[in-house]
Amino acid sequence: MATQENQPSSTKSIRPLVTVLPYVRRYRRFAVGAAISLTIAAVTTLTLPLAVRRMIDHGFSSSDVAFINTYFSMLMVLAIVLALASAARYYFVISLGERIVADLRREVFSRVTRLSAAFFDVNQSGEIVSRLTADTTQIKSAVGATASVALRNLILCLGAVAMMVYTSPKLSSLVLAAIPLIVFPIVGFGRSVRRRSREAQDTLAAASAYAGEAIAATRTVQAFNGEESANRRFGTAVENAYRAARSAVRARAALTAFAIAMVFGSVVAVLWFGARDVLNGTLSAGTLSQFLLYSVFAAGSLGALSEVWGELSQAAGAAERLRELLTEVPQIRAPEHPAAMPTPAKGAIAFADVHFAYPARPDYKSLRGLSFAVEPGETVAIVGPSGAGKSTVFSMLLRYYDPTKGTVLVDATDVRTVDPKDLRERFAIVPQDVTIFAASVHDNISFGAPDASREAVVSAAVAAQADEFITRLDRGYDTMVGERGITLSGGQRQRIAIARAILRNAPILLLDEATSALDAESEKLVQKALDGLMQERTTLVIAHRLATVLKADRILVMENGRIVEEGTHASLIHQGGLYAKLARLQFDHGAEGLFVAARQ
Ligand SMILES: Nc1ncnc2c1ncn2[C@@H]1O[C@H](COP(=O)(O)OP(=O)(O)OP(=O)(O)O)[C@@H](O)[C@H]1O
Repeated sequence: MATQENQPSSTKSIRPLVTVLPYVRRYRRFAVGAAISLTIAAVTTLTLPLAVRRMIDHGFSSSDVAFINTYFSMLMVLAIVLALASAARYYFVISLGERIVADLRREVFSRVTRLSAAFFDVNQSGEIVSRLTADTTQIKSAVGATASVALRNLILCLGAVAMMVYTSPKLSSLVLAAIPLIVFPIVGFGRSVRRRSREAQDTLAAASAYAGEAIAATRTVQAFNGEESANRRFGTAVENAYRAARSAVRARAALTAFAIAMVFGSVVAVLWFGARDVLNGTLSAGTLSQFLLYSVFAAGSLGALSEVWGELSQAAGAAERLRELLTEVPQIRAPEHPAAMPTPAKGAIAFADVHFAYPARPDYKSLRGLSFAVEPGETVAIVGPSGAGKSTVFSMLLRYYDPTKGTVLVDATDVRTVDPKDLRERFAIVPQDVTIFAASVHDNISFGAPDASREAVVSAAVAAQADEFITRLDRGYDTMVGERGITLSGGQRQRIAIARAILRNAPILLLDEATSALDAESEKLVQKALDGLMQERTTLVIAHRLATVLKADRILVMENGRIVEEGTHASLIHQGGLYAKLARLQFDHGAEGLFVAARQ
C-alpha cells in the first residue's frame, strides 16, 4: 500500500502481533478465563501418564479389584474435568477472538474514514476493504484458535518436559540436547512463512479491489461487452493470490514435516536407549511407559507449536497490514490548538494567491496564484474549460488539501487554523455526481443532519421539489434506494442531494452543476429546487447552464488554475474574451443552457 506518511515496515518476526495486545488487555476477563481453563486442561492431561505408570507397575500385578475400581473412577473424574476445561477454553478463547476482531474492524474503519483525500488518491478502496475483512479474519483465527492451541501446547510441552526430567533425568538430558537443533530451523521457517503470507494477503487485496470496482460498474462492463476481459483480469488476480498463498502453504508444510520428523526422530532415538535400560533392569517398564507418554506429549505439542508458529507468522503479516492503516496519520487534521470559527457565521470566502499541486501529481500545478473574494449572500458562478481547476477550488474550501502557497479564508479565518469539522459545518455541497447510499430516502436526506425529525426531512424534500416523487414510491420516505441510488432517476438523485443540502442549512452552498442533460421537466424541477436553496446564502456554483450564469451576481472565468476574466454575463460577452468564446460555442451547438466544456 502506498502511503504518504508511513512507509511499510519490514519487521522479520511475529512482532506486528503486538498491535493486538491492547485489545487483549481490554477484555482481560476473557483472557484470564481462557488462561485458567487452559491450565486446568493441560495439567489434567499431564496427570494421565502418572496413572498409566501406576496401573502398569502395581495395578495389574497386585490384581486388586478395589485398587482398579478407584483408579478407573479417578480417571473418569479426570476425563470430565478435562472435557469441561476444554469447553470453557474454547468458549473464552473464541469469544475473545471475535470481540477483538469486532473492535479492530470498527477502529480501522473509523481511522480510514478520517484519512485525507490525498490518501485515497493513491490507495484503492477495495484494497482497504480487503484489509477490513480478510486481514481481520486472519487475526481472529490467530487470537481465537491459534493462540489457545499455542498456549495449551506450550503448557503441555513445558509440563511434559518437566515430568520427563522427573521420570528419568538420564533419558531427558538426551532429549533436551536435541531441542535447539529443532527450534532454530523452525523459527527460520516461520519468517519465510510470514513474508510469503504477507504477499498472499497483498495479492488477495489486489483481486478484491478489482472485483469491487468491476462489480460496481457491471452496467458499463456489459455495455462494452467487457465481461470476458473483466473475467480474465480478475482470474489473473485470483490466480496470483492463489500462487502466493500456495507458496506460503508450501513453506508451512515443509516446516511441519521438518518439525515432526525431528521431534519424533529424537523421541525414537531416546526410547531406544530406554529400552536397553529396561532390559538391563535399571528402569521399570512402567517408568519407561510413563516417559514414553510424556515424550509423545512433548513431541506432539512441539509439533503443534511449530504449526502454530506458522499460523502466527501468517497472522503477523495481516497484523502488519492493519497496523499500517491504524498508524496512518491524516495529512489534513485539526491544529493542536484550533481557532474558533467566528460566530455568527457570515459566509464570506476569499482565496489569496493560492498555488496548489495535487500530491499524486506534484509536478503539475492545478492552481497558479488564484485570488478572489465572495461576499456573504453573493451568488458567484465559476466557468472555464475542462481542467481549469474549478473543482479544485471546492476541494480547497472544504480543506481536502492544503495549498502549497497562499491562503484560503472562510469568514476571514485561515482554514488551516480551525478544526476541519467546524469548517465543513459551514458548507453544504451538491456535487455533480450525487452520492446516494443504500439506505432509506429519509436517511439519505438526513445524512448531513442525522438528528433531523421526519417533519424537517419532509419540508426539505418539499423545498427540493422531491416530496412528490418520494410519496409516490412504494414505502414513501422509508423506501430503500439501491446501492448508489440505482433505483432512482438522475433528476431524482439530484433533488435528493438538494434536499440533503437544504436540511443541512449551512451558510455557504457549493454547487457543482451536473453536465448531463435532464429532460425539460426534470430540469425545471431541479432549477426550481436550486433557486430555493440558493436564497439567503453565499453560493459558489460551477456553472454549466446559461440560466445559472444569468442569475449569478458575478461570474469568474478560470483558465489554467487562475482567474482570467470577471464580470456579469453581459459585460463578459462585451469583452469578447474566453467567456464570450465559451458562450458562443454553447450557442453554436444550440444546446439549451449547456456550457460545452471546451479545451483551449
Ligand atoms: N486527485 C487528483 N490528483 C491529481 N490531479 C488531479 C486530481 N484532481 C484533479 N487533478 C488535475 O487538476 C487539474 C484541475 O482539475 P479540476 O478537477 O479542478 O478541473 P475542472 O475545472 O473542475 O474540470 P472539469 O470541468 O472537467 O470538471 C486537472 O488538470 C486535473 O487533471
